[in-house]
Amino acid sequence: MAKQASNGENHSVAKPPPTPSPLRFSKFFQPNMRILVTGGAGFIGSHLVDKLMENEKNEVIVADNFFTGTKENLKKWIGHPRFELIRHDVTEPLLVEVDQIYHLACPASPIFYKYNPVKTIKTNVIGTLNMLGLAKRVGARILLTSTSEVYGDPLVHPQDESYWGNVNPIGVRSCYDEGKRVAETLMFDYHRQHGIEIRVARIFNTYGPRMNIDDGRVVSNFIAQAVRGEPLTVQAPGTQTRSFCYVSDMVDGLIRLMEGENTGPINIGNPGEFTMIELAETVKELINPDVEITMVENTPDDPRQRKPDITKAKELLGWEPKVKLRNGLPLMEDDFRLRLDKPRKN
Ligand SMILES: NC(=O)c1ccc[n+]([C@@H]2O[C@H](COP(=O)([O-])OP(=O)(O)OC[C@H]3O[C@@H](n4cnc5c(N)ncnc54)[C@H](O)[C@@H]3O)[C@@H](O)[C@H]2O)c1
Ligand SMILES: O=c1ccn([C@@H]2O[C@H](COP(=O)(O)OP(=O)(O)O[C@H]3OC[C@@H](O)[C@H](O)[C@H]3O)[C@@H](O)[C@H]2O)c(=O)[nH]1
Repeated sequence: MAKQASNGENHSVAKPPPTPSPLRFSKFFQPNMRILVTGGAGFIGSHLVDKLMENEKNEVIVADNFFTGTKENLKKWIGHPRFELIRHDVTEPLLVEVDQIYHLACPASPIFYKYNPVKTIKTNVIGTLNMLGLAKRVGARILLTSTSEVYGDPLVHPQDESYWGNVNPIGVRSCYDEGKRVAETLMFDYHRQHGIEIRVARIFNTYGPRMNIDDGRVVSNFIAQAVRGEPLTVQAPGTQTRSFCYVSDMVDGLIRLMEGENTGPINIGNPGEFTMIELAETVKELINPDVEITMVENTPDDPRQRKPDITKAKELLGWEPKVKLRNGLPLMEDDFRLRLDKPRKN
């Protein structure tokens, strides 16, 4: 039976964790770790799959509805004997025998999560309920990729995990940020009521190769614009800040959280903080000094500042990011140039 995890606070657990499915002890049992990654065809998910597949003891199952993810992101694993890809929407129940669940399925870019807000909230609430139900049935440990957006437009800076946030419950971003807040609540209720082994990561802005080129998020927008020679669109006022984490650091943090003994919530992000004007100037300097920077209208409820306090991740997971923004941006540029068929001019 798995050890009980803690989040450093005093949460009493009513029941011990459920025992794994009897199938785990059947004559067909293989000593491998079977891992489900929901949203595994997306940006972070596909990098996580790459890392998990490096371990020959892991079998990986991806469940994805391909709303924002693609098979292309997983093409090197399709047909591999330790890998399976299922077209599945997490708002429907899923019956598979697994030991761990990384639950990432959810559109992450504001333009995609606002496109069909009712579907976004269903994905967060019903999707997380379904995955918790699966975890309960098979006794799997489950990790939720929550978000810095649970802090809303934060009144505390930098944000640590004890901050409860400043979220507009009826705004255009609420389908996502309130959806993730409910998903976190469900995780802790299943933990307290049913003894499910949970892990909750609060991810801050993450960037890297394989982001959708027209994803709408700021780093992918600026890099695509710089590579195409188009103006970099800073949304007003441009003094709003974000902290950008390179995807390999993020994957390392998620795996440490899953393998460790702490439930979270734990912030995983890079504390380097930049205004959007500073980010545009850095992209211009590194990628295309000829492009202009223009100011465009912003969208409602855009958080004014965001920077993770990662003390907990350092102390409890021994994790901190390694890749600085100036080193990560060129790696992403290489990938975008390849996909946009715009090689570097020498
Ligand atoms: N990238 C970030 O900066 C960031 C920050 C905070 C939190 N997160 C969280 O990390 C996770 C992954 O984000 P990402 O940046 O890789 O986004 P992404 O959009 O690239 O990946 C999300 C994946 O989930 C799939 N998906 C969406 N709805 C689904 C559904 N109903 N059923 C099955 N699959 C579904 C998509 O097709 C896609 O493959 C998300 O949960 C997101 O909320 C990301
Ligand atoms: O072209 C652009 C796009 C965006 N921006 C600005 O850049 C900042 C960051 O915007 P993004 O769309 O990249 O991302 P956000 O920080 O708003 O949300 C992000 O962080 C938390 C995650 O959970 C979300 O999944 C992720 O999208 C915002 O202030 C936005 O106004 C620009 O200045 N120009």
